[in-house]
Amino acid sequence: MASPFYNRYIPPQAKSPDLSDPSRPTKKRKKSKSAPPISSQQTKPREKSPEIAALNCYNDGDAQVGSIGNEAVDHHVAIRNRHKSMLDKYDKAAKKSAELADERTVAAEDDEGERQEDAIDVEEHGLEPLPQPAPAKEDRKISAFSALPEWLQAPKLVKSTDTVPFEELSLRRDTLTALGKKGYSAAFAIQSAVLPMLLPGPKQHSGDICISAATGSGKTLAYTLPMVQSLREKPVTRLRGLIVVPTRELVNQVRESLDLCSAGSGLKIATAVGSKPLKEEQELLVEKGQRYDPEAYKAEQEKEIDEDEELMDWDFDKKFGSNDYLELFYNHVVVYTSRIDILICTPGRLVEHIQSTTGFTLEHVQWLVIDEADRLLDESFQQWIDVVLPGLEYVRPPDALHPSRSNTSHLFRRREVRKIILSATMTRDISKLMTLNLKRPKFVVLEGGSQKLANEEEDSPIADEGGRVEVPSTLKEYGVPISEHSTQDKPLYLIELLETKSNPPVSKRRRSSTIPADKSEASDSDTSSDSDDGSQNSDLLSKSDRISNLAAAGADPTSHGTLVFTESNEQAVRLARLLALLRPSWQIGTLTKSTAGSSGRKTLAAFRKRKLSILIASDRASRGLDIPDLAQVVNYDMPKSATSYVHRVGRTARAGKAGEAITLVLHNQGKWFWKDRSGIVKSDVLVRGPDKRVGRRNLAINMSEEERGNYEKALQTLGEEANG
Ligand SMILES: Nc1ncnc2c1ncn2[C@@H]1O[C@H](COP(=O)(O)OP(=O)(O)OP(=O)(O)O)[C@@H](O)[C@H]1O
Repeated sequence: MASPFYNRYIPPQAKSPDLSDPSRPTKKRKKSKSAPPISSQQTKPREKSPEIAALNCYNDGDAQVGSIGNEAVDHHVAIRNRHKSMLDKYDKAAKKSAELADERTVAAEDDEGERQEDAIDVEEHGLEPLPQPAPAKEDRKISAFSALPEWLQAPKLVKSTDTVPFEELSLRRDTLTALGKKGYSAAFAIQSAVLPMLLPGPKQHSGDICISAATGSGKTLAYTLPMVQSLREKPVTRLRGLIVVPTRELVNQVRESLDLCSAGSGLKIATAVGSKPLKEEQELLVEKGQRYDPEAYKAEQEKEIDEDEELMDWDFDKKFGSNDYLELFYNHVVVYTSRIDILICTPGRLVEHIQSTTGFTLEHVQWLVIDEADRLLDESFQQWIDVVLPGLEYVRPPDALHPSRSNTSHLFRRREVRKIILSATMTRDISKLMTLNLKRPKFVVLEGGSQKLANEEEDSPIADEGGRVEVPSTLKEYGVPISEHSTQDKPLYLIELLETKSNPPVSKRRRSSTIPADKSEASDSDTSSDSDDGSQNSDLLSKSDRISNLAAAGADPTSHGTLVFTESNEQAVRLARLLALLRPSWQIGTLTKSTAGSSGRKTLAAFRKRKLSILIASDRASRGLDIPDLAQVVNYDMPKSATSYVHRVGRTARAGKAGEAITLVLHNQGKWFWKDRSGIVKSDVLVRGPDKRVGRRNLAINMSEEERGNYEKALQTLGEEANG
């Protein structure tokens, strides 16, 4: 039988695509017309080697065997036997090779088929990455990964342009008249959004409200107006409105707003800040009287008092002022009634009254306002909440009003108080907000001109979780770099600024003894300098340039005064003294912790009335203070955070008016101020309008020998005074 080996052609091995071949066109996958498909290549007969030819000759010669002699046949058989094993092996190898070639051909055909399909609609590309579709935009409003509850994640957003006339806000006619007299015709955006939520009507929200709105956006009226309108109808005087703010100055300011809204209402409003002796304040808050009540009197007499324990716990002088029991008529008991409807206070003083003023109770409180809430929820402040909140959660039965009958706590009934929580830098720290035990809370956020972050890059998680902070859109911001070699001249930079600003608070005539005017002011240039401290970038302008720059800055002729912030009370006092030594004619005031109280109030009033042109203050003045038409804020010392910066600079550019904020930037603060995401210019949390930038204002201090001598003498005097 003929061996298949002899009868078949072994096809030449089709060259399969070598995947490891770097020359293989990996990207250029378009079908090449010149290269025929591998499957269609002709398989040519393999050339027979001489050896195979010889073997075939044996095979082919089967038919001839008979004609050849036996000897010859034997010879052939011998040869064939001798080569049989070798031929078998060859046969097997050829068979395997043929199978392999078949497989490769099939694979090559499949591959080519795919290539042809691809070639139909695939464009030719180089080695550059293929363009990818833009990633789908994430809806940042509600994130499945955020730990925030939904009410914080999806706030009610208020556009700064959405304002309505007060007439449309269901306010009483006399309130409208009072607002009109003050020159307020339309409600600001945050007021337009919040008032309907707090006043009776279809949009009223029956829960608590957290408000985040820029400095100077009018948050105070947003709660004083509805609170007054709601409480004025009540016939009996009881403490029903409680407003807590962090500083005495703010207490007085809120008082002014309440006085405006409550004119003619008969509501009694008081403040508690610790500026008066406690006893005096107690008498203002609570009235002591007696009531005929034989039953209660008898119970009182029979009540067993563990005197030792009571005496240890009670401070009679503080608690009662005088001995109540001796003054009592027969069959009468002591009763305390509130003298006020609304109390505005600092948290420390509030706690003192809760703990020490007999008859002072929060049980009738219906409105609790916490202004500058992020500050008041800070760890350093927070303990007051633990004292205040329990007093707001329950109503005591009438008997429990008397201190000796406080064992009726099991009769207490749960009640609801409307809570309004506000700040320009409202926290979204849920652990802090939870301490307030909010009910059905709603988060209202005032959007500014832009919701873009200052760094104009992707939204950051910090901003999402911590809340963004709007810089007033009418504010112009600048940084003044102070080089390493000029650090000791920092007070002179301040003087230079004050004397050259657009609406100088002080006469420039005095400058003849200090700095040549031509070299003092420089451009309001962009933040483009590479130098962190700007010391390499003193591109001084000519005098005419300076004047045109200042005119372009749009100085508001009605604005007035400069508020200078220092890092501490001591620094404020020292700086004020140094300025007084160097510029004795300037009208300078200080507002620090030590000047709080009546002297601080007088200083602030004088500044507001323009009797002072410069107010030097510590950070206690950074929150909430409203100085209408303040022209300028100067951060003499760098604020500690972007939040602190926002509150400081927010003392100007309020209520839509123009304002300017200038920060002195020492060389070692430059990186943080200009470049860090935790800093000011590229901040992760500050939001500025689309074309708002922090300008770089370069100043140069050029002093004569005499001026330098005066400066050093003033520093020496300051040092001597400090050392006593
Ligand atoms: N509807 C209004 N029309 C005109 N002026 C208003 C109106 N509402 C408030 N103002 C004025 O705007 C200024 C800023 O208001 P307010 O002090 O309430 O701001 P704020 O949002 O509490 O600021 P901050 O966060 O700094 O405490 C005040 O001088 C206030 O009298």
